[in-house]
Amino acid sequence: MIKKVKERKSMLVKDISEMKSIIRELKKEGRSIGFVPTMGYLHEGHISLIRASKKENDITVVSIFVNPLQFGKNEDLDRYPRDLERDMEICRREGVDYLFYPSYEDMYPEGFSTYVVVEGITEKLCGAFRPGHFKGVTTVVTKLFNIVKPDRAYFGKKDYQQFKVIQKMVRDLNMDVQVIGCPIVREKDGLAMSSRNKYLSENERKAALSISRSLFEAKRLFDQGVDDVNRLKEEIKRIVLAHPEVREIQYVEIVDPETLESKEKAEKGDIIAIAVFVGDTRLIDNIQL
Ligand SMILES: Nc1ncnc2c1ncn2[C@@H]1O[C@H](COP(=O)(O)OP(=O)(O)OP(=O)(O)O)[C@@H](O)[C@H]1O
Ligand SMILES: CC(C)(CO)[C@@H](O)C(=O)[O-]
Ligand code: BAL
Repeated sequence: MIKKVKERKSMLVKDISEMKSIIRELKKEGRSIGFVPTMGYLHEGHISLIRASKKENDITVVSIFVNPLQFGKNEDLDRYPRDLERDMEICRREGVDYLFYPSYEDMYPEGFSTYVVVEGITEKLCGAFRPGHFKGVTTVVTKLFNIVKPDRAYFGKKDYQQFKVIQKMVRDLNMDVQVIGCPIVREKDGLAMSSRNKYLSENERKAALSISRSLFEAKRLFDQGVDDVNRLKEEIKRIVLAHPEVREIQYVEIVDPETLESKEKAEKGDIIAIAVFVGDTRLIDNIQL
């Protein structure tokens, strides 16, 4: 019979050493640990990861940490949406066992100077436009894995490149965790859920819808036999750029699902990945052919 972990007043754990000692106790009791790393401001996308973890593990740990290391100088670190009370309520409702909420000072104490870098697949797509971004992601995820020691970790395929980068890091460094990719959760009208959707004005929200619409249309064309990458990309650009609120398509690429190398002829299983500035808000989305 598995013993219960000591009753705690709250599921919120701020201290790294406390989180580690809880994990040590859980491991001693033989419990499996599912982990959902996030930057908070939780939505249905995050909730789908939590539910997947709850199904497959004895204990589910969610982390909320807006990681400065993965934001560029001119990016939205300061205005990134935060609401711990609301996030705690969602975690409580979803039956999350521990919400790990470390401080910046604890994660990056003075003198911190060790980084984890995955080469190659981090240099394409988002990596080409957000220098240092994936170094920040892989470094913080390694730290979080070392603290939480999960059996399984859940990532959304909305951030498809991030999911593949983490998978590669875990494989390359023999980390003892299974990385699980979960499907993209969309609003009823098709917009991929993202904490950054909060930034959008009403008109920008309408314009943002063209991103998923363009991907669905490209998939429809592909299913009808169009495999010319330029033709598919042109169609996507036409649909998205029809909206004056769209400032820029940063990239649209059709890539191999494993290597993320760009393709000339689209094939079943390839990923169409896109990053778009709607006003000042950078949104990403993708679809698998
Ligand atoms: N719509 C979604 N469907 C499935 N997973 C998602 C979705 N949105 C985010 N996730 C996943 O949730 C995890 C935490 O992501 P994060 O907290 O950055 O949320 P986000 O909504 O992607 O925020 P951002 O606006 O920064 O892109 C990541 O693994 C991410 O892929
Ligand atoms: C994985 C992650 C929590 C690392 O900061 C972040 O990149 C995110 O929320 O996708
Ligand atoms: N979900 C990806 C985190 C980021 O944009 O920094």
